[in-house]
Amino acid sequence: MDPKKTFDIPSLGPARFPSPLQLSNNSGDDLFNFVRESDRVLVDVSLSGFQQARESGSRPECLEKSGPRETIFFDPGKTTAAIVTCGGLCPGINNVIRSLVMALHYFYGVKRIIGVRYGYEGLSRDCPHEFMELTPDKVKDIHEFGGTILGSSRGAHPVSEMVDTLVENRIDILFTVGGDGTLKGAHAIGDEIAKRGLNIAVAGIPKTIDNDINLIDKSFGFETAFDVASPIVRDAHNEAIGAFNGISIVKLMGRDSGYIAASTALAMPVVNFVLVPEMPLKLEGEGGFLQALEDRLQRKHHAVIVVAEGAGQHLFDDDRRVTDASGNVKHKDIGILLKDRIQEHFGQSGTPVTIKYIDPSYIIRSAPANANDSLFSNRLAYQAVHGAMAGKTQFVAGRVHNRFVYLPISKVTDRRKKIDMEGEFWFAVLQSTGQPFKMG
Ligand SMILES: Nc1ncnc2c1ncn2[C@@H]1O[C@H](COP(=O)(O)OP(=O)(O)OP(=O)(O)O)[C@@H](O)[C@H]1O
Ligand SMILES: O=P(O)(O)OC[C@H]1O[C@](O)(CO)[C@@H](O)[C@@H]1O
Ligand SMILES: [Mg+2]
Repeated sequence: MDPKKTFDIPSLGPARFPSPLQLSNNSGDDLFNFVRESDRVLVDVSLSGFQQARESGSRPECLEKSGPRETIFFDPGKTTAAIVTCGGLCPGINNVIRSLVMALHYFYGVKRIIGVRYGYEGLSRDCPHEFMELTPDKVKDIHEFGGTILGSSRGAHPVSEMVDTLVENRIDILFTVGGDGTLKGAHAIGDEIAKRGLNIAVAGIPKTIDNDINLIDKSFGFETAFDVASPIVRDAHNEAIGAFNGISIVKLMGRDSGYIAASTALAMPVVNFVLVPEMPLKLEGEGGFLQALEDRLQRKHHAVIVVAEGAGQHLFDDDRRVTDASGNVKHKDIGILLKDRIQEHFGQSGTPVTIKYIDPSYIIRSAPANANDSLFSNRLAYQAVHGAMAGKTQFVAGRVHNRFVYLPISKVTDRRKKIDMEGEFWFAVLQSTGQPFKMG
């Protein structure tokens, strides 16, 4: 099976053991039903998509519904699971760890659960960090804290070494909690496992405040990030209105996608300009951002600008590419550039302005999960456990069209999710800010 061509999830083999979960197969008995292997959710829920598939005689693209299976692949009493958290911090990682441990231990009776320290580095040969033994008692309070109790890291490690570590430590299931990089790593580990013919499942739980993972409705942690950013923007507005021609610029994380900036502006609708990586943007001249800002100041004498860190990178003269240990581009500070160019622009026309530049930086991602992200992280973790115990591999647990499903890792990592400039979400941002529909 070519995983690139289908949404079906690779499997280690036929299910062999009855699930220890006492669930049902009948409706009307007030008991949750096992999910059947044939249960599917449509990828495209539009009528036109469905009709197109029917006219072409093909089956519409479908996703596997997630949840507990009646028969499972792993014998729980003899199974060892490991959890690794990689990439940048994100609210909800500890909730995911806690729920993985609780579900493995209490639902399935998996008693050996290993915490891998500091990301994939913890699986590399000669790693100085010892595994952490994870038990319900050890994790029962960790949802109270931001960050990850396991630690995280960026940077590449040989895949064959990581698989050797799994084999040497008799690990049957590896849960990877991370963004696109982590998931690509999980896929590579899964390929090496398949090459060696091993019965080790690799599951992913998509984590990123940037919400840029393809196909899924949202990643956990994203909501908390703009929840934390919202009062910062509210206060930036106070700063802006506190001065005649006051301008507040708030820079928010978002490397390649502007969801955090755009969602914050919608949640705290005092924002007049949102600048995101997805939009064409010019500063100078007719129809440019500076002219729009000038118009705004003439009318209202204050302005709030929210800019995503990845926006306007083409505006820098210096085009040297700097990357982090994982190869991700480290963006230049668009907030500082805007501040300088705004100052210069109004200086030239002799218009006095007061500019406040606010960069909350890591603060928006190191907080503990808010209530909704806690709930979401827990549910994702449960789904991941059910899938892995059933012998599914190289999959992520995610939510699509508000349904929990399993998606092949290859499908969620083959491109980044970006704001659709022609979609309703961005139109809502434009309606909220009142900024020109185009500034580039
Ligand atoms: N193509 C790949 N193959 C194997 N491993 C990879 C690949 N891409 C990234 N990784 C590994 O995955 C880990 C995490 O990657 P990265 O630092 O990009 O964070 P991330 O998971 O994308 O999270 P974030 O959203 O914070 O960026 C790193 O150890 C990195 O080396
Ligand atoms: O400085 P670090 O830890 O490498 O991470 C920064 C990046 O991580 C993210 O928060 C994603 O996790 C991006 O928004 C940001 O560009
Ligand atoms: Mg990434």
